[in-house]
Amino acid sequence: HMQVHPEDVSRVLNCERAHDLMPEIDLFYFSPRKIEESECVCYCVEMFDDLGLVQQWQLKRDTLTRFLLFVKKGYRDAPYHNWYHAFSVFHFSYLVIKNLRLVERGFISSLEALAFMVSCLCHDLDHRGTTNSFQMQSGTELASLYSSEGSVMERHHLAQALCILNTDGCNIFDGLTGEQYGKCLDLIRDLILATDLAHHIRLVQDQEKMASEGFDMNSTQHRQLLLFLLMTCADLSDQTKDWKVSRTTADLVYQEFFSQGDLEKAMGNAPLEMMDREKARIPDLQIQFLSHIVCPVFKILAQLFPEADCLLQSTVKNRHCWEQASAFFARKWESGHSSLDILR
Ligand SMILES: COc1ccc(Cl)c(-c2nnc3c(C)nc4ccc(C(=O)NCC(C)C)cc4n23)c1
Ligand SMILES: [Mg+2]
Ligand SMILES: [Zn+2]
Repeated sequence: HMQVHPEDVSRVLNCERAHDLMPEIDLFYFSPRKIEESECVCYCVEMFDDLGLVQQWQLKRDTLTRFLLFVKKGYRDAPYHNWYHAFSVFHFSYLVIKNLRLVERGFISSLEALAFMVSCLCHDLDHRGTTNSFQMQSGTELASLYSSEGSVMERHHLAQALCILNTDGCNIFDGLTGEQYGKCLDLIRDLILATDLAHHIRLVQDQEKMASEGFDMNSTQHRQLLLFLLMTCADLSDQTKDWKVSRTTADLVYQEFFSQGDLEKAMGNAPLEMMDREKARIPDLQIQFLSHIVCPVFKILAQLFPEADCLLQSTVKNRHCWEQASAFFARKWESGHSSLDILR
């Protein structure tokens, strides 16, 4: 099983004493993919500390560091669904809590903020770069474990997170009361399961209704819908950065999709067009994904929090860039190039 050695923990503890957060790390346009991989864990500790959560929940730095190192090791080196994706989703949770002042304005509690950030870190643990439908169609062991409940991968990510929390010296919540601990794990369960896009698609109309009616601080349903919205926003946050980040992320996502498509063809199953490297038209697929999934989500966020309008604007700008690229690609396709090598 995964190993984290004592010298790994002490190296991070020492580096963090040298660290305070780098300038601009708390701005919406900052891309966490700029941070050195070896420094990510230090920055995670500093971000928890910067939001007052280390103090508030008596998080022990060595326990938090060991937990973070296990989480980092718990990700595989898939093109997209790797540690850097988890770290960037976590960084976005830090950005919204800090910039939208979610706790002090009463939109979420401090415990919900803690659970939100930990869920972001753990939400794709041990991802293999393949989708839920691939698990079911190819009858993987994860499908045999979880397919009756649905959200196969998300249930596995949750199981991996709980396994790390139960590893010696990794339970960051051992300063919480029994009741707080139970509430926190319930939140982490709901939040990780909410990252299944199919789950989001079922809820998005309720979230749009909540945004148009106006958020009701006393509505349990509104508070839960907001947390789920924030998870989806965090999972898609690369699309709120500049064009280079947005396009590079699309490239990585399609590397995973096309590898899955190759596997499906080898197994005699016809892949979805977006997974077939011979058929997929990436700009058109990205225009659809941004139009139907990404922009609507950040439109809801911007309706609830006008300070988040810049995030919506970035997703709209990135969609426009794909529209420009689409025209360019169309000319290239006539001359028979496949999608990816034009992206290079
Ligand atoms: C929020 O949860 C997830 C889960 C998995 C993934 Cl890969 C993503 C994700 N993150 N970045 C991207 C980009 C740049 N393009 C994507 C294009 C299509 C799809 C997709 O799943 N389409 C089918 C569905 C709409 C029925 C996901 C894409 N995606 C987000
Ligand atoms: Mg996921
Ligand atoms: Zn994810």
